[in-house]
Formats: sequence, structure tokens, C-alpha cells
Amino acid sequence: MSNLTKIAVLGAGSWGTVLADLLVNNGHQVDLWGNSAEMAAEINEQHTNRHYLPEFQINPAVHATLDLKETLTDAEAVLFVLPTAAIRPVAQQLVPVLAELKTQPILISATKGLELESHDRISQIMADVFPKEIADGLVIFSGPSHAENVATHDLTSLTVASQKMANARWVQKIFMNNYFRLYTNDDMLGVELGGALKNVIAIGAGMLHGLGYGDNAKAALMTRGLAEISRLGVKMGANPLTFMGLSGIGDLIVTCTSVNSRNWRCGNALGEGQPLAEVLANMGMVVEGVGTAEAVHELSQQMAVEMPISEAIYQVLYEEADLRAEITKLMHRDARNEAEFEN
Ligand SMILES: NC(=O)C1=CN([C@@H]2O[C@H](COP(=O)(O)OP(=O)(O)OC[C@H]3O[C@@H](n4cnc5c(N)ncnc54)[C@H](O)[C@@H]3O)[C@@H](O)[C@H]2O)C=CC1
Ligand SMILES: O=C(CO)COP(=O)(O)O
Repeated sequence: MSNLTKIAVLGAGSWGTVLADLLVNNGHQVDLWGNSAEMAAEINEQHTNRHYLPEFQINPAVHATLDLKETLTDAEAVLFVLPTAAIRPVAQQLVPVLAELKTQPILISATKGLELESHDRISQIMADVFPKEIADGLVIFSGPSHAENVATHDLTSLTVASQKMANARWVQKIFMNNYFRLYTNDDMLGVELGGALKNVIAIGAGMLHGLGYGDNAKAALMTRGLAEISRLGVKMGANPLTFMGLSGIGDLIVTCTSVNSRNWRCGNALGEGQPLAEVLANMGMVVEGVGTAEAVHELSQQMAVEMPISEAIYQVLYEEADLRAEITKLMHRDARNEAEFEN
């Protein structure tokens, strides 16, 4: 066992690779677990991951592997940076390995989405899969943070939320450096919802851009998008102030305004008239807002909360609704007071 803090990073895509690099820059030991032998060899031998980050030189101390047991051995924390759809099956793979190793690492999730069908947040999936003593310590890691910016050490601030504030503070400490700043928050529900739901609104922002709409339209979409995210979140029990923070409005701003955003780029291509299947095939990276739009469509009905913008985006993605007709419908909803929080 070495004296370094070892972190297991699961998911060798754009965000996982950059976070592994950051942790190694901070003096920690990292095993980066992926599912492509070719990519692991490229990371270990050339210190690049060109499919996701064409220009990025990875710290040579990042070690990529396909071996889950090797990854988890001696790890004090396990950072999940996988698409939402992969969280449950990968978590299920971890359980017997951790039992065999007799360890209880701190779980951290940087994934942003709601699971299809169950509508579960990542914390709910973890609670289903892991023993309570491990699941209860989960830390959610969220906020405005495109991998492309962190790769160039651009200044970035995020939120870490947990039911166990000692764990959140530990994560804060291991990640912070002169380009990466973290704040703690005890509202895990609000932090998770903000990170997942903004992806749907970002698809809408891209759609507006693709159709040629201007800044007024995008600002209105973000503002009213945040109103409906907060409405659902508060009804579910989240702290309304969380939506004013980094994992709420902060992440909504970056995702709705950046060409780095996969969700924005997906929406933009749809607005320009490309079919969804073609857009997703060309992206080569996960576009979380597409699956989350379906989960939100069901969750908002279940919670009896109106989310007209997310619903319009769902209709375009899944029900072949005409995008311009959905925008017209939104503009002609009943007149109301801005401060009405119920609908
Ligand atoms: N890319 C970014 O800038 C940010 C991404 N996120 C979130 O992080 C999560 C991951 O996003 P990205 O890194 O962008 O995705 P990505 O598409 O770049 O990479 C995902 C990686 O997970 C791997 N993977 C998928 N299923 C797997 C499985 N069953 N076992 C092992 N590996 C598997 C894929 O092969 C791929 O390498 C998403 O929830 C996203 O919303 C959050 C903040 C920033
Ligand atoms: O969550 C993100 C930035 O904070 C990443 O968003 P995209 O997946 O749209 O790139």
C-alpha cells in the first residue's frame, strides 16, 4: 500500500479522463477504469484520449485499466463518471468485488441524469445496489464544468453534496487546486436534480440557436427552464436556494450557452433539421438530456408538476412533434404572473 490517496475513476470518456488527470495533478494515485482495451493502451502509452479530447495531453501518471479488481484495490474513493444508463450495471459489478476486498470506499458520482423507467436519481440507484453503509456516504459532484475547459485548467467551481458532510469535505479537499474550487452543500436532492434536468433545457437552447432565434429567446428559455426545474425540485423536497447555486443556475448557464455542451450541440443540430438518430450517432459521446427528457416527462406527471418547456422538448424528441409548433404553443399558454410557483 502506498502513502498516496488512491482514487478509482470509472469511465474513461471526456469527463472521467479530465478528472483523473486533475486528481493526479493534485498528487493522488488514480486508476482509470474503461471498457475499451484500445483506449486504455492509448492512455497508458501515448497519454492521450483523442476520441474525446483531441488536443489533451494526459498526465502520464494516470493509469488506465480494464481490470475492475485492480482499480478498486486500495481505493479510498470510487468516482463514477459513466453515462446514467451504465451506473446500475457497473455498480452491480462493484458489489462482489468490494465484498471480496473487504473495503468501503467513499462513492462519488459526477454523472448527471435520471434513469429511464425508474426515474431514479444516481443516489437512488446507489441505495438500491450498495449496502447501506456504503450508499449512505455517497457524494454528488456537480456544477458548471465542461471537460474541455478543465482540460486547459480554466477556472472552474462546483458543488459537492452528501448526507455525510464529512465525506463532502473530504472530496472538496482532494479535488481543490488553483484552477478547481468546490463548495459543499447538504441538499443532495436539489444538486442531483439541477444537474440532471438542465440537460433537457440545454437541448432546447441548442434548438433555438439552430432555428435562428436570438439572445432574448435563449434568456427566456433559461429563466423559465429554471422556474420549472425549481418547481419540480421544491415539490420533491429540495431547497429552492440550491437552484440559485452552481449546480442549478450555474450549470444551466454553461450548458445552455456553450458549444462544448453535448446537449446544446444535439439541440442545435435538431434545430437545423437533422434527425435525432443521426445526431446521436455522430456525437460519439453521451447526450444525457435525451434519456432524461423521457424520465422527466413521466416524473412530472407522477409529481403533478407542469414542466411545459421540458414537455415540449420531450414531444419533439419522442413524439415527432413539430419544433416550431411546440414553440408557438409555449408562447400561447395562458397568461400568468411570473411569481406563480404552482404552474
Ligand atoms: N463531459 C463533460 O464535460 C461533463 C460530463 N458530465 C457527466 O458525466 C457523465 C459522463 O459524461 P462524459 O464523460 O461526457 O461521457 P462520454 O460519453 O465522454 O464517456 C462515457 C464513457 O463511459 C464508458 N462507458 C459506457 N458504458 C460503460 C460500461 N458499462 N462500462 C464501462 N464504461 C462504460 C464509455 O465507453 C465512455 O468511455 C455524464 O453523466 C455527463 O452528464 C458532467 C460534467 C461535465
Ligand atoms: O454537465 C455538463 C457541464 O457542466 C456537461 O454538459 P454536456 O453533457 O451537455 O456537455
